[in-house]
Amino acid sequence: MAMTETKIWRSVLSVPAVNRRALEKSKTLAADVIIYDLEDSVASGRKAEARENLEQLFAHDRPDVTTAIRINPLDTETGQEDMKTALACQPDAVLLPKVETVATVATASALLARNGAPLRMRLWAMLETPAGIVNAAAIAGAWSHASAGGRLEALIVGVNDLRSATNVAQAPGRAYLVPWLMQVVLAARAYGLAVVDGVYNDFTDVAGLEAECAEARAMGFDGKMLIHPKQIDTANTSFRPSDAAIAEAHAIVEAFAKPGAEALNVIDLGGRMVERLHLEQAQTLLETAARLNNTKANQ
Ligand SMILES: CC(C)(COP(=O)(O)OP(=O)(O)OC[C@H]1O[C@@H](n2cnc3c(N)ncnc32)[C@H](O)[C@@H]1OP(=O)(O)O)[C@@H](O)C(=O)NCCC(=O)NCCSC(=O)C[C@H](O)C(=O)O
Ligand SMILES: [Mg+2]
Repeated sequence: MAMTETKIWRSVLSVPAVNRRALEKSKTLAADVIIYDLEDSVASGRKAEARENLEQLFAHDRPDVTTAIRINPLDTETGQEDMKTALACQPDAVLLPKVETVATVATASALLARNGAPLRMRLWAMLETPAGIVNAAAIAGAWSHASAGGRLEALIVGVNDLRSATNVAQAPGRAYLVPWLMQVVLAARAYGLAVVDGVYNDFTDVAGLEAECAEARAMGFDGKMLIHPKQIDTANTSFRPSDAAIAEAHAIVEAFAKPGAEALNVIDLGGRMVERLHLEQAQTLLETAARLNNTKANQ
């Protein structure tokens, strides 16, 4: 299994690498992850300027949160130049856009290894085309295992590209997208990868974002990709364990700690069956809650 447990993924903010104000602001924000984007948010004539901005940023004022650089597709000259910048900056991950096959991840993984990138530098894959969704399980499976030289750590859904390629309309509840999103969640879980939901474009609509985060959380996503600082608090709150869930977890841990419970795999907790698997879930939830208290969002 890939090592995903040390990272927190609630709020994954994209920052256009060409926007100097946004780059400056990104150092002060409470997002769990910052993606510095060289791909779709940067006009083709400004890619070199954007790469230069990132090299300056990482050389002089490296952000103290989890970072990724989203490059252009590696089968383009721009993508190759972007990868050189990523190798120079050494973020925590390189985000590959529009991944459709295992070969794309294999090529990127080999390129990182050939250039001596440390194993802590991981690959994240955006699945945002019909072929990417259809091949999600193969992509997730083949390169998730670090000991096999694979560096794949996370899948991120690109809902804008996906809607555009399929003509699925944008609508609250995302009824027609959900089956595809769940395929990505399942593929990620099968191979121990983190999985992040796509962006919500209307950054002034707080209620809409709250609803979509709640939906994403219920679907099993670890967090949400964001486009604006205003969206960070909503995602951080939506994906952290609620007070009720923390209280419930404590109750389960205490119930299994009672004398005699060590010999039981199933107990009665106030009229509900609780199994040992729920104890493990409760312990994980309490550990996550404790770790979240130490994030930038809580300082
Ligand atoms: C969407 C925006 C173009 C809006 O920009 P703007 O109108 O300038 O926003 P504000 O005036 O409200 O900004 C207020 C301050 O916040 C800073 N800011 C804005 N956005 C960001 C950001 N993303 N990160 C850091 N800081 C940000 C502004 O600079 C202002 O700062 P200051 O003046 O100092 O107070 C803009 O938000 C934006 O460009 N967002 C990101 C776009 C992006 O990254 N797109 C790529 C990712 S989306 C994607 O990947 C889709 C996917 O591929 C798919 O297929 O679904
Ligand atoms: Mg996209």
